[in-house]
Amino acid sequence: MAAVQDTPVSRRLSSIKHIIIVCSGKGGVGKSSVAAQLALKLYASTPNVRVGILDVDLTGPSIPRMLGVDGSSVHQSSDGWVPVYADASEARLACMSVGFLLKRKGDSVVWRGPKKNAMIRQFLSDVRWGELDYLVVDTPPGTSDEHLSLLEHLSPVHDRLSAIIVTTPQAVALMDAVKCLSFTRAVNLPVLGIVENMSGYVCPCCGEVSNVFSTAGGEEMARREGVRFLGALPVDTELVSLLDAAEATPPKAESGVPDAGSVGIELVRRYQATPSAKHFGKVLDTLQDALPAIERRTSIL
Ligand SMILES: Nc1ncnc2c1ncn2[C@@H]1O[C@H](COP(=O)(O)OP(=O)(O)OP(=O)(O)O)[C@@H](O)[C@H]1O
Repeated sequence: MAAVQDTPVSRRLSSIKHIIIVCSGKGGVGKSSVAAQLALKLYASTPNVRVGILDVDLTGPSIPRMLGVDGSSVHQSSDGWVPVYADASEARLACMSVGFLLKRKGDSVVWRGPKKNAMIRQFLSDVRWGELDYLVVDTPPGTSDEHLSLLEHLSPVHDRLSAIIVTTPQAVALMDAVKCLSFTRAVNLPVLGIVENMSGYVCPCCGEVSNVFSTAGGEEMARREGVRFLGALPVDTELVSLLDAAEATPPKAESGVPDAGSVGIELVRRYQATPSAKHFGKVLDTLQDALPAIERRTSIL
């Protein structure tokens, strides 16, 4: 195995056990919601686990909203940026996104490649992530400059990297998922597996799953391409109202003023009660089986 290079990123990430990059070939297939659910489910299912989520979807950051911490800001300490903790004082669910750095909500990020590259490097080298069992990274759709920057900066910690690919059952999404898989092969990034999102519909009345579009395309693609199928997640209206409106339903803290932490803990509790959480439980079990089994690369890129 190649020696680990000593860089600001490798030093900063030295206490992180697993870095899981969430990608998709196509936009809108639910990559951010899968990344958010992965963080929430990991957080909720293991006592004392420490989870981070890094949003490198610089032009469309949605993780702060999905985790109920939109409008929070990060501050500088003598040891770098302190991430936003969605669970406040417990400090086991750390979150970092360009969304926390924008002056006003709704401001757009109009940056060329070098500025995006510098931002991603800073997220990895300047944020005080501390000890984490998992760092989940949400990426933009496709295989863009952001992916290459991310992998370039993460190359010193290649032995802890893996990816999951999110697709929907439709043929166009599957086609793009195959391209995404081909990208991971080209850059030597090990893939834990494929998640098929919006696969069937959960009836809000009876909880039955019915198939609106074709299903099982993700599973078939996984088999054909020789990668693991992590599982299928149905269209779930409870999930949408929870993640899309996470900031709109803050419970009141004792002071009467909602704080990010109370929103986060309430969000985890409410997420666990959704049909999606049950389905994601199976995805997580398969993913956790896959983690020790994947072939770690001696280098990436
Ligand atoms: N399983 C699901 N059931 C219902 N709605 C879902 C599901 N997964 C995602 N959504 C909804 O679909 C929309 C798009 O999801 P999301 O933002 O996660 O996609 P994305 O692939 O990250 O998009 P982008 O390409 O913009 O990064 C969101 O409103 C989200 O709540």
